[in-house]
Amino acid sequence: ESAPEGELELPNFESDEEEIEYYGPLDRFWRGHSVNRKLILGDTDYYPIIEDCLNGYLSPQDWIDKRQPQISDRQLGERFIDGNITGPVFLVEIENAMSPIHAKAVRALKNCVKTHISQLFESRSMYQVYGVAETENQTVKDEMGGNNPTHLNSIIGIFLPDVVNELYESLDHAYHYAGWQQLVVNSEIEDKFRALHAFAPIHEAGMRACEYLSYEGFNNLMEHTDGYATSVVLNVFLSKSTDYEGGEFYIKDKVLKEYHTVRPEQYSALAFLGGTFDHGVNTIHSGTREALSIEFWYYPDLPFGVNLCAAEFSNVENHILDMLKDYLNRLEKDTETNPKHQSEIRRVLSTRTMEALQWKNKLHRKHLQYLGVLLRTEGIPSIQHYQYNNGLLHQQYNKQQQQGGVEIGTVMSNLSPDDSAKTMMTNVSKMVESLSTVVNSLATGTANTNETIKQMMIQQAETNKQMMIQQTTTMTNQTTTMNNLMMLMTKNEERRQGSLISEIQPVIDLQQGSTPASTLTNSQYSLSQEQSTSSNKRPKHGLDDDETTALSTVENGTSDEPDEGEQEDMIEEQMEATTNEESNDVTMGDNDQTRAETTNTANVPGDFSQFNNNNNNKQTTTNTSAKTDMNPPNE
Ligand SMILES: O=C(O)CCC(=O)C(=O)O
Ligand SMILES: [Fe+2]
Repeated sequence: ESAPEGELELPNFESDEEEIEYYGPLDRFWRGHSVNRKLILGDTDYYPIIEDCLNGYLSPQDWIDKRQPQISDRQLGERFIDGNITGPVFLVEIENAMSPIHAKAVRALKNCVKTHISQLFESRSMYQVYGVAETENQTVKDEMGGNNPTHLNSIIGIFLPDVVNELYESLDHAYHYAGWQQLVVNSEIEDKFRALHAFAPIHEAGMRACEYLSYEGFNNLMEHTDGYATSVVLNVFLSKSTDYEGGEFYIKDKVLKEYHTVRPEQYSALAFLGGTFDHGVNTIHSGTREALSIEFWYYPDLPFGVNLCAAEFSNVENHILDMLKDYLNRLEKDTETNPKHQSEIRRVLSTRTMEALQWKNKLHRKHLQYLGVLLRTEGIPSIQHYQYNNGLLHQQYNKQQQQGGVEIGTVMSNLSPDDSAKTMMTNVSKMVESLSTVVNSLATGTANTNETIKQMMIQQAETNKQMMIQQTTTMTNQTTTMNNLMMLMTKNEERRQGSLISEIQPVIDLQQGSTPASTLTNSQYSLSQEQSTSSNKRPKHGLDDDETTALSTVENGTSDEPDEGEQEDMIEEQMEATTNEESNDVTMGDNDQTRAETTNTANVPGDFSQFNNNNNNKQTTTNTSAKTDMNPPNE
């Protein structure tokens, strides 16, 4: 039997297994493009254009090679810890994070997008991003630098799903090497009650941006953060380190205010907390420096045609809302052909929309995600035709076209982060308003639910708080014990050997799981790696064999139309399937481990030595403040 009209099906916070809720595939807002092989923006379907173009760059053998599992020799490289031991790991290096054939495919895709969807190519001056006056002198502008992104978000998943899967594998290694599961656990309360800063668990880490970066026209990138919504950035270095001079990546320790620099080899990736740690690129003295930079956030992948300046939660929520309205409009017209389908969908939509409304800013993200899941599971037929062409990038592009074409110096974002926060709030209230309208026209009354939800939330907040306090205390105790233990061990060892242990070789072979005797860290890493691989249930990108069929069935919805009861079951099953649990493999034992790693790797040497003392370039000595006064207003 179906739930009574208007009944709420809330996430069950009482149950332990409900700790992490799963809302559906990360590509749910754009998967329709893959299924239907259509990529419409404005009046053009770019799908066949990009497909043809790619075939000009990639041979049939390349396509075959691309599908094979590629990487067998990932290695762990650098690892930086905030305050040396106090804070989280804020950067790790994964060597051989991308296979050469995938790098080739990515470069081909960039060329095709840049040529055929030129509005997705930007030249991004930092002085414009940060709203510095045009009249400011050229030296200041030059010192702020910039880079040129080609926006590949969603397109990369549509045409190169194998590459995306490989990227997530590398990201998974990074999470475990860095111990970022702990950040996921720590942000659990935020996650439930204030989602913007919540740290994404890997299976919920969608792509907020996927940019192919080059530096023509610029010689550096000033110190900046990538925005509060970003959990982790993964930068894959596609140029050989000998292709350019200078151009070190730098990132600043928050506690010690020290700069760390890295200069990775080709195909290596840096995974770092780019949303909150200042970073940038030192002066590139000559040559070509290219990288694929992906920002992950606690949200699904950004849909096609949306650039980074539109990558706000509220914009994606608006996107969902627009789809919802569009869908409802079509339902209005569909009454005669498909009345049963319509009434069922109306029922589910109205309850979900009601939830989204009632939880408002507190849980709106998750509940709008419900809507997103729903739209996906219902197989929104229009999603592949959805034209997201009112983003800032698109407006800019239109303006540029009127002025005679794309030029260097395109404004990346006209909004300062402060402004975008305001815009976001306005958008949220607008969204809530519009949702009200939708709900008013749909819902048939859910009287006392509001109060119940409120009580539940208050109760749950209190429980969570107590739990966290308890955990933190236990953790602190364990850390102290562990630290003492480590100190003792080190002292003993020093006494025994009569020398200081300072050299820790950070590189190990992941595949072999080989463990240099001196690194407790890495042996623990490979342990946690074994666990993680088995528990990583992130759905793969790319279509399953039966998926096209499944989707077209929903779309056609005629011959095999189930009766009303079956259909309800189906929908419930789908909702259940999409909210399927992932087991969180972080335990208190892992806390020990993270802390032990932290302590032990305090001695890992950084690549600090080889850089000159240029004003533009970050040194790695304590309290170096080569930083410009043009402090970005965010964070
Ligand atoms: O090119 C790099 O290594 C860093 C790029 C970056 O930080 C950015 O584009 O936000
Ligand atoms: Fe950045």
